[in-house]
Amino acid sequence: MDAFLRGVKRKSTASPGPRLETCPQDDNEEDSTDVKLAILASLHPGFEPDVLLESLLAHDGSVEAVSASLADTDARPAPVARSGAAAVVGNQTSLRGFATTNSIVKSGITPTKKSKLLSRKGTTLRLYDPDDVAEHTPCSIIHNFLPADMANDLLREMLDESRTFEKITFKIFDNVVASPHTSTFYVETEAEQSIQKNEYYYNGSSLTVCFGPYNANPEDRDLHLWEFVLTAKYFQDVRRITPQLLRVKPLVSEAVNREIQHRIRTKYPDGRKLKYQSPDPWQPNAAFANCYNGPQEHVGYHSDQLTYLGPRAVIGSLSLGVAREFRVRKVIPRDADNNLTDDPDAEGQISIHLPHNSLLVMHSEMQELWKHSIAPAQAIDPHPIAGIRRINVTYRDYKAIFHPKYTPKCKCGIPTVLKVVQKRKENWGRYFWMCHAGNTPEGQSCSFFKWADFDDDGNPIWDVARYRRNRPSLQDTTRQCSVEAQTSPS
Ligand SMILES: O=C(O)CCC(=O)C(=O)O
Ligand SMILES: [Fe+2]
Repeated sequence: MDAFLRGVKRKSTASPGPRLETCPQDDNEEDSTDVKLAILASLHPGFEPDVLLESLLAHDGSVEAVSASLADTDARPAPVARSGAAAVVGNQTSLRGFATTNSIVKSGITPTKKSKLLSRKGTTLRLYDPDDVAEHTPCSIIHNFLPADMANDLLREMLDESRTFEKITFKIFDNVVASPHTSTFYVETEAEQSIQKNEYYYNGSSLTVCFGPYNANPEDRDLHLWEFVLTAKYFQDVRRITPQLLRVKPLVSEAVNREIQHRIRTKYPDGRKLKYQSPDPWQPNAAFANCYNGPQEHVGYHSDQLTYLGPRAVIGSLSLGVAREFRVRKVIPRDADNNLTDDPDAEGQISIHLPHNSLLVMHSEMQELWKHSIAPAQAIDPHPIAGIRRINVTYRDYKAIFHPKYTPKCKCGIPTVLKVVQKRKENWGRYFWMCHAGNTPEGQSCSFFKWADFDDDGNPIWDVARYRRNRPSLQDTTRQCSVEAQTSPS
């Protein structure tokens, strides 16, 4: 992947500019763990990523606090931090014996009964059983999802493909930092390939990181905020969907739609879809594939970008090869005095075991309210076909109405990114559009900020007329994709 950076700026914001004043939360990508890890890695090069990750978790995500705690320590990783890496897979705890509400939820008779909180802050609750997963997380999981041969065919194809997956790279100060795993992106038609390459921006390399007071350099000590601005990038490695990905797609689509309906009936208030959730069938038209080559490869805590999926997005995530731990944690907003507004235990980590050939559905409440990650593992059980590798394919429904030609543009002249207020009680749950930050050749972020308004079904309402004028061609594209899918080799 030809990921690149067109400029890295760091800027003192001792007197914060307008963007920061209007920014409704302090976590615009503040929570992008990979960026925090990259910053920490550049400051403390002697420490392993998993040590930095655990240290970050132990310090509530504060780069400053981790940096301070590591500053006096020898560059050897502390044993205590090492113990935080994911345990050998296969160690998951089933809660079947004592989770309380499964049968009620399964029957669908008493939807939305609040389940007993089993997570604990500072510990990891390990789940294996699909009923427990559905009960205690915003996900559902189907084990042995595909016929065994189909799963193996897809795995073999993706292992072959993954030889040329690349790490996403970006630069912090003078260091080039690479993502801790490799990935690529698949769409269905040549036209979409070109559109993805030329018109879409991704936040993965367009990150604004805010944290403050910073102790590594004495002269920085008095600054309240540092801003690291990385440029937005276009995905260059966009591939045409492969035969096996296409063959599996209708099965994923069918299962995810079934899971969505089940979730609505059994978990959501009054058995109705959530506000801003689309009532339309979920139609995957893009797949993002990840490869984790060995136990140390991972992805840090993040929420997936909603810009092109819209609010309340659903994602179907297929795991193949080595089993790994998928960790989720809820984000509890803080009030004006920085106090948590709910039981701190609700922030406790939950680990979902992802074996070969499992389909995890991240439901509508996931991206806005929770963060997820793939934890580094201390050890793995090699897979007979994949060896030490795990392949993950996330099928996604890119919504035509969220194409960047419709979304607001910032003063830099490029489409903005859709975010939600996640960590602050004030305006919690409100969506907003903001500048991708620094994606001009000069790398300077503009001050653009605009609240996002949606109808109850999650459609942006500011520009419907413009969308309708363009819609025929978009519908044609969609129709063309589904015809191709039906006539694909299987
Ligand atoms: O590998 C996984 O299961 C998760 C990957 C992920 O979170 C992502 O691609 O956004
Ligand atoms: Fe993700």
